[in-house]
Amino acid sequence: MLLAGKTVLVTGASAGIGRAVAVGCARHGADVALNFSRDQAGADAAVAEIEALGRKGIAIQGDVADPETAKAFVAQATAALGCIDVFVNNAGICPFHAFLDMPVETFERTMRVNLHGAYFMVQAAANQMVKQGDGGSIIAMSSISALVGGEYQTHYTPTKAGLHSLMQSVAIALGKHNIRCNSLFPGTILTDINKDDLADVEKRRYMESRVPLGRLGQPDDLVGPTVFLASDLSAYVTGASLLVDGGAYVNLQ
Ligand SMILES: NC(=O)C1=CN([C@@H]2O[C@H](COP(=O)(O)OP(=O)(O)OC[C@H]3O[C@@H](n4cnc5c(N)ncnc54)[C@H](O)[C@@H]3O)[C@@H](O)[C@H]2O)C=CC1
Ligand SMILES: C[C@H](O)[C@@H]1OC(=O)[C@H](O)[C@@H]1O
Repeated sequence: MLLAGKTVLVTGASAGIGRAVAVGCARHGADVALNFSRDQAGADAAVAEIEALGRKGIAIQGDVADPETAKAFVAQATAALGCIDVFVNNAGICPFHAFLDMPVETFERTMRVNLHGAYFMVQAAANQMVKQGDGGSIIAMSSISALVGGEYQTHYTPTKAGLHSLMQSVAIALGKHNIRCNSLFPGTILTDINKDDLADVEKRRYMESRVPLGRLGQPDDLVGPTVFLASDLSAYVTGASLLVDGGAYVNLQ
């Protein structure tokens, strides 16, 4: 039980990677607070899975693009579970669109959810951890897209690079408080975010063929790396990033 006695907060946790990570942390002994935006049924189902594991779970609604959501999530989660040991910034969107006619609203919404939302969430979580005085771990679900581009992701990849950069800077700002800050870089993981994009069979086969381990990722593939960064096993790891991509990034030819 690597996370026994720890409290973990996860944003965007009603589905996909966030939900897998929330339940996975409970499986390793943590109590978990989930932020979700609209999918109450998904959030309730995740809480039920956490409770079935004998842990405490709570789902709190809020749009991360609204800076007020961050303070409210942290305050409500702390009131319900007592403290925050680990904060996972996971919520994100990727509405695929071409560059030359990118709608202003699509660009701005992607920035607000993925990057601005992350900034205020991480700030709120860090303030609570500093107040508690017992350190902590902050994990950002960045992406392989922090390192490489995408024709239909010109609004998205800068948010993932920005998130990685944010973790590097806050690792410095928060080191004196023993709060560690790291990024995970998932490759292509099969979730709702890319369901439409990968419905193109040719594209899906191509993406699979790029992965040395021979398959696209599943949300559960992010559980082990998250638990590692959340746990005391990574006590001397901060400002770091970990690719979780089946080897896709290094596969030039
Ligand atoms: N699936 C993939 O291939 C990869 C995903 N990622 C990142 O992983 C994170 C999770 O994505 P997936 O699980 O794949 O997709 P997903 O679409 O299944 O999950 C995204 C979650 O974020 C939530 N969310 C979206 N907007 C929100 C908002 N304004 N406020 C609160 N919650 C909001 C959604 O409700 C959903 O629960 C995202 O940050 C994504 O960029 C990174 C690399 C690869
Ligand atoms: C949504 C995409 O399939 C996914 O998102 C990422 O961050 C990865 O780079 C993939 O492109």
